[in-house]
Amino acid sequence: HQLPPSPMALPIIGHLHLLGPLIHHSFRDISSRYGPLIYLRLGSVSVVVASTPELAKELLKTHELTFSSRKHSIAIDRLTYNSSFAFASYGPYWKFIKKISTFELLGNRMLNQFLPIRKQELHHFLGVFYSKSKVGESVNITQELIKLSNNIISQMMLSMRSSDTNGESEIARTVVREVTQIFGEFNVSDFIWFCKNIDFQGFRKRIEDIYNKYDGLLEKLITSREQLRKKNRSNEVVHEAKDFLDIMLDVMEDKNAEIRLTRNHIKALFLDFFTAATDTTAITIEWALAELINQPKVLEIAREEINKVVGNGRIAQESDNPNLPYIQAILKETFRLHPPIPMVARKSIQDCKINGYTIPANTLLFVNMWSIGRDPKYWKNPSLFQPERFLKSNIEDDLSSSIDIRGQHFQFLPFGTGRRSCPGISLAMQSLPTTLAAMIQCFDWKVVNPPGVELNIGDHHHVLDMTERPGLTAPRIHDLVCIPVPRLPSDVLDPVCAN
Ligand code: HEM
Repeated sequence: HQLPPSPMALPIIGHLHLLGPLIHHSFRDISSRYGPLIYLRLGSVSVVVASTPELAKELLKTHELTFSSRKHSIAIDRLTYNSSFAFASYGPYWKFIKKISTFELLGNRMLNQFLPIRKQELHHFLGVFYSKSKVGESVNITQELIKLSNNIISQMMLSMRSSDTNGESEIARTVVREVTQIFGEFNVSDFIWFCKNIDFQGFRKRIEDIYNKYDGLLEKLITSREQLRKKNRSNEVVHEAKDFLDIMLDVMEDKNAEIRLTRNHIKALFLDFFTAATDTTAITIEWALAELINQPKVLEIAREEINKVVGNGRIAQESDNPNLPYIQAILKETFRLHPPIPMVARKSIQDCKINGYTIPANTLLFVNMWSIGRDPKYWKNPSLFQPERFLKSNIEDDLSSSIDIRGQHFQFLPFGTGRRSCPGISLAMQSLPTTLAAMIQCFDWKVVNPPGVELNIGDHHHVLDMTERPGLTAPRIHDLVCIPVPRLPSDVLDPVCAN
């Protein structure tokens, strides 16, 4: 068995010492010395890293079924009741939930049903900025974006807003943050087999605390919904507009369902969807806005497009999306340089031969989309933020202009590819262009230093730091704090933001 090239490993820890806090950066650096397919041993865990579109295609398409599973960890198993969908191996349970996600939970009917809610949440979000703008106060955009995406997904799942002022909503938001954080942290016990039962870093205690908070909250929500359903049934009330919880409870109560769902499955699914949906969408808008603040010329072109398509008399809405190609291109360019999930992460279920090398079963695979997105072999001027490269009218770079977002072009996989690709792509691509368009249509953004952070001054304006923060996803290191300055007349903003 010839493994792919590999640096020298140390006893016990293998290559762990080569990893810095931003793992996709470390993988790029190692790959630049050892080639596009490398093998690493992280403690006792085998890992391969691929860093070209050709390898991405070979591994994720040609050998799709081999790499159809995902990594597990002590935190993931406990916090997802060992019943996760996003971390499940490819099998009957995963297929069953995939079907429900595609056709019901995140299907067209559900997306249309929740369109008015997304609109209302967006207007509420703009309202926060509008009221701050009236008194010239700054807003932490990072936190507001997380509230927005959290509210949208909470409404779809539980018909509740997570940022209403009662205690439960705050717990829900804190738990999501804690879960995403702990999933992305490095737990020695997951990598060094003989440390499996030792808890050096106090991980287990933290996991149990999060578990108890989360489990208590969900138990309460599920029980009260079950009681409401019982009451409605006995009063023969038909409830048409179902949310995720109703759909999942229907499946749980269906004795003929292909798979008998349990309460734990439902709780695990909530965690999967909350954590997968919240950070990713919020991070995308923040990077896009940060790039636009750094590049006023791009911002100006975007505003010209909005002005032409939407005008000044109303706020951008989802039905405008198809007519906003430049906004769509800005989002693609944001995904190229700042993919919220920087690496497609899978696990092999059997041995497999790639380019003459053997990749053993149970190896973790990371396809480094972040480094492919910045590789001059695949992109002209890769370090520049140039949305034009994705415009259909761009004849100079006809390769990039035809690249779509749905996993067919292996140099650009922000939502992954194939069966395990992101089921939330339609929801994300409905709400992201409108949110970004409305933010830059309604306001100018005057950057303010977050406490302890120095801002650089570029060509007459602030230049934001584009460093990343370590974790499962790749957000900006510092929160984005700005004073919003209204751009639309008050007779347009007043009624919209009054809700
Ligand atoms: C900008 C927004 C988003 C980005 C960039 C993103 C990206 C991704 C990526 C890269 C994957 C792994 C794909 C693969 O292995 O091939 C994934 C999986 C997943 N995403 Fe998203 N996502 C986003 C939004 C959402 C939303 C809004 C939801 C749900 C409402 C969601 C739910 C999921 C789930 C459940 C999985 C696991 C699927 C499986 O394992 O089969 N995502 N996402």
